[in-house]
Amino acid sequence: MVLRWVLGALSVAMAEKARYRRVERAHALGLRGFRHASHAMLYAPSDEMLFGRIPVRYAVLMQMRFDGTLGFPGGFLDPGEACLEDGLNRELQEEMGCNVRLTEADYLCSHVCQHPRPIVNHLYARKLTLAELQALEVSAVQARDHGGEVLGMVRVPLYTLRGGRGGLPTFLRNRFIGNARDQLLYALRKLGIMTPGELQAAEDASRAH
Ligand SMILES: O=c1[nH]cnc2c1ncn2[C@@H]1O[C@H](COP(=O)(O)OP(=O)(O)O)[C@@H](O)[C@H]1O
Repeated sequence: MVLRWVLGALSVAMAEKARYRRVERAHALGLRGFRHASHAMLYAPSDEMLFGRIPVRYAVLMQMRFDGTLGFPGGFLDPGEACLEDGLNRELQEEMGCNVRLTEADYLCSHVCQHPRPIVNHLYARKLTLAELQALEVSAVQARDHGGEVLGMVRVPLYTLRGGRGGLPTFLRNRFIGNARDQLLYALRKLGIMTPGELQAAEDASRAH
């Protein structure tokens, strides 16, 4: 009985883990029968100090969605749109009033998911100045989707507090849409914003709560 429960729990955990697979962009674009969604991590170096002593390091933007989960701004490519970036830039305008145009040069990674629906999630990232990012935080509250599909922009805390549990580890315990949590960790590592060791420590602390 106990063994069956453990095996059941293990297979659920593995199925959850196996849901998203990273693929090359060219492979992802050749997939038939998949819907494509593009999202963007907008970020800026920051020399701000929390409480005058904890370095903020970077302002990294995510959003609180209508469904109570956290994700990046972006969305599905519409049928008439010629390329991923067209769909992404339209969504950034609707969700944040963002006039920054992302291009293929900002592309970071793609993840495929077969179940429950075949979709490919593409992630882009653009480094801004802190002033540009703050201007977007302001324009976001005037954007078409504010108060509807988007409840507000949030910054990701990259530091840890209170014996290593507060800050990023606590943030990682939120509910994230799709593979947004993995995208966040991937982007922070790939862009050199945090070291693999720092990220591992944050993940371990987030699990140890
Ligand atoms: O930040 C994200 N990272 C990864 N996937 C996401 C993120 N936000 C939404 N998704 C997924 O992308 C797809 C498009 O959802 P979204 O709500 O962004 O687009 P829409 O506004 O075009 O409906 C859905 O499958 C959703 O689960």
